[in-house]
Amino acid sequence: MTNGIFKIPTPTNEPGNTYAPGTKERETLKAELKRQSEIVVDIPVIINGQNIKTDTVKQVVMPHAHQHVLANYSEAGEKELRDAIEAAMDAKEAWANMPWEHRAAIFLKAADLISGPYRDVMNAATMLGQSKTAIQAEIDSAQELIDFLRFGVEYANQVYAIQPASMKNVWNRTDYRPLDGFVLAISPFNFTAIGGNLPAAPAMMGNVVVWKPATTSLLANYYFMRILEEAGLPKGVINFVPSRGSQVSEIVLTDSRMAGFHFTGSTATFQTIWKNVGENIANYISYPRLVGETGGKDFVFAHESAQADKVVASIVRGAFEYQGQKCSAASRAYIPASLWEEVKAGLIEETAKLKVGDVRDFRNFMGAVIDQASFDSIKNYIEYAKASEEAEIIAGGTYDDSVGYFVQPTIIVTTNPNFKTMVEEIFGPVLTIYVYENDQLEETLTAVDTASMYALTGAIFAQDRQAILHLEERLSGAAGNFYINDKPTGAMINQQPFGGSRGSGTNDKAGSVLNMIRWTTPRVIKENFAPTTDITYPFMDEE
Ligand SMILES: NC(=O)c1ccc[n+]([C@@H]2O[C@H](COP(=O)([O-])OP(=O)(O)OC[C@H]3O[C@@H](n4cnc5c(N)ncnc54)[C@H](O)[C@@H]3O)[C@@H](O)[C@H]2O)c1
Ligand SMILES: N[C@@H](CCC=O)C(=O)O
Repeated sequence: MTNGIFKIPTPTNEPGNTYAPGTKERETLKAELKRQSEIVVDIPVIINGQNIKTDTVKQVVMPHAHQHVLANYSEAGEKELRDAIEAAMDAKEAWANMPWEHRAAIFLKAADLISGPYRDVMNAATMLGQSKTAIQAEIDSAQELIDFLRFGVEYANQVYAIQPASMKNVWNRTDYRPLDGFVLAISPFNFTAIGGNLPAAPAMMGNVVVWKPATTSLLANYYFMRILEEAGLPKGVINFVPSRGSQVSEIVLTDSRMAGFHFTGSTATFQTIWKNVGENIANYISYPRLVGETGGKDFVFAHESAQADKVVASIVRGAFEYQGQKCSAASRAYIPASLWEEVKAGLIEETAKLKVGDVRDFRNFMGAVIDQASFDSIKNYIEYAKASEEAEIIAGGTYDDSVGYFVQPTIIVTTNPNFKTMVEEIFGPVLTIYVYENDQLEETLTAVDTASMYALTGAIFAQDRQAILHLEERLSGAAGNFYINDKPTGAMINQQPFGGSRGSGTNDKAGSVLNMIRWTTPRVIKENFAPTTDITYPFMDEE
């Protein structure tokens, strides 16, 4: 046993590599891309530290070359899902009782492993498996994942430090116990970092986890699981179960010991799960904590005082980086008529320069969308706009899935502020613009606020300070992450804690102290150093 009040190493945001021509990092990343392109990885189910192969084997492919198989994975079935719950529950006591500094050390070591020897592995797997360019992988599977781990430890430490006051002869303490059961983490395809944080954050707080990753991001998620093992994560603390969502819902979600659910993904999936939990509420040992960050219909609003070139650059990067597959991606924009000709010309010119293709070719700005279902859904939105009298396509509008799931960056202009593509999340490289008359500011702000069910991110552009003040107030409910003269993507841990409200989630701000606090059920302990012997009160001594 060691004694001390240990100081967590002060975290700072992980610096990013540029991968510019001639850099060492470009050379080593390219070598790792080549290596991973020449092998087929076998991904097992991992329960209690054991690698398990099942009879159902499926493939992970490159979205930008969908005939290229990157990995074969074993899919967990009912038996494995039940075994994963038992393994988690068996590991629970030892993990909860492990001194905090030892739990913390595991995640800090994992961060250092990703920052150093496994950076290329994680980035290459994210590029090949999720079709991210080098820079988009770097900000995700290196920088953000490392930040989630290092700052997560810091935030957990901050939670533990919140302690009650004590008076004479009494010492009050808060014991931050893990939840009464296990946590189920279900992660999306689009951020390797989110996949890592969903199981890691509850585990830092002493919880045991069953983790169901998205099957389209499995390669990078699997390497992360291996890194946690190398960093010393005890067996059974996080159990890795690639599986079908519906089966996880049926078996793991409804288990009486499911005490917390950590989710990122679509609003529809989260609503289905919430309903499922509600229907089972009497069966649980505790009230499960439900934390879900979900979809968005993120806006860019330009005021007449905005600078057109800055609006153009932010829209193009905000809408088309990672093929528009960020929950924060700009997918609707409102431009005043007085700026429209300049903004339109800029958007057409800049969008035409964006190259779409295989992410191993570093000249490409965009890769492919994630899979056939996504490609088909995006294609349908584009065709809907083509067929509508309320819309015109001014850039892109083409697609091709013969080699990879490629969709050209597409800009739709509509005359209807409630046009389908102004309202629904598309999750692809499709932006819709509504041009408003300068004297219709208030009506247009109402449309921004009410057009969609979401409230995730939004950006306003203006030079006039009174206008900034007004827009910030008028749109106060429209976004959980609000940007002034900046694109609506690219939130950083410790700088812009991330999450939205309304249909966009529970807004527990991933990568913040607010999120960590959801993974504990505190016990308050009062110790009396001078217990009383009195039973009656002094006022009773006389009538
Ligand atoms: N708000 C945020 O922070 C944030 C961040 C990233 C992604 N997202 C959102 O995620 C979505 C894109 O990710 P996706 O396509 O992976 O989302 P998705 O909802 O299709 O899938 C997310 C996860 O849920 C699983 N799943 C699907 N149906 C299920 C069910 N019935 N029961 C249990 N699990 C089920 C999937 O297999 C996957 O692991 C977008 O809507 C995007 O806006 C939000
Ligand atoms: N946090 C990321 C988005 C995560 C969702 O996909 C951003 O701010 O761009």
